[in-house]
Amino acid sequence: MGTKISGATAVQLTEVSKVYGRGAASVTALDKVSIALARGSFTAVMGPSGSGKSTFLHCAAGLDRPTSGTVRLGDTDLTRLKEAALTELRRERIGFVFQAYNLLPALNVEQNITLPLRLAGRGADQAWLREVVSRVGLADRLTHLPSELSGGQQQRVAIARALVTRPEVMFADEPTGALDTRTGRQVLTLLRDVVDHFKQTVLMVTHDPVAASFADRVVFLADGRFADSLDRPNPAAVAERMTRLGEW
Ligand SMILES: Nc1ncnc2c1ncn2[C@@H]1O[C@H](COP(=O)(O)OP(=O)(O)OP(=O)(O)O)[C@@H](O)[C@H]1O
Repeated sequence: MGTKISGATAVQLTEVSKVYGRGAASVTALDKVSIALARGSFTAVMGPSGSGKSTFLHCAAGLDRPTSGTVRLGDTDLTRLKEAALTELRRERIGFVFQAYNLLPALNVEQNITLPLRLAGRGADQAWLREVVSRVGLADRLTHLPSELSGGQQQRVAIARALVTRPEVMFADEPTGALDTRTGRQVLTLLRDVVDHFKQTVLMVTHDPVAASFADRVVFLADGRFADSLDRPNPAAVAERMTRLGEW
């Protein structure tokens, strides 16, 4: 397997497997998955329930360790890092957006957005902060608390918080799962905009063919394996591939 990574690749997984448990009760959640995420690309991961999407995202983002295989972020092999270095890498080089926003309720919008910088002991680059805040459409909400915002606005705060450190890759786990259709589309339009405008690399796990159609490429997992991929997806083509993969 070629393990050389070019400067055009943000993240490279090589033969990544994850086995939970031991012996007869063991579950192979990922089975030798290899994939490269090009810098500035937007990739969606789909697959039937239990196909390994969450496990894939957790291994790719350094939240979980593969049983075998390697995960590279730029030139760094995550699987060789000790826990403290991995924690620092996640904080400084990766952005996360979850279904449940995960904002701190006692902090206002600006404080939530700049939290990763404070945790890293870094000051805010004011020009970048202003650009991020204006791109996500929150310039007039900076002093509000999360409880004073709609779900869509809270997810915009989470996206701004993920962008503020200028991460090499942003991982989004069902980012529209808690939103109504219209608000969900606005959040997806924002993610697309972040890729196009900032050249941000994004990987998103989703169950929704319409959400996946905002990506440049959809990769399909089935039984922990890379089953298929689709470039320049549209919702109908994504739904058709999912139906071919079985129940979803
Ligand atoms: N901590 C764990 N211990 C044991 N088995 C696990 C664990 N986490 C996941 N699994 C198993 O690994 C397989 C893949 O799970 P995973 O959550 O990655 O799938 P998924 O595609 O994200 O599913 P869903 O769409 O339902 O969220 C499943 O069979 C699941 O039961």
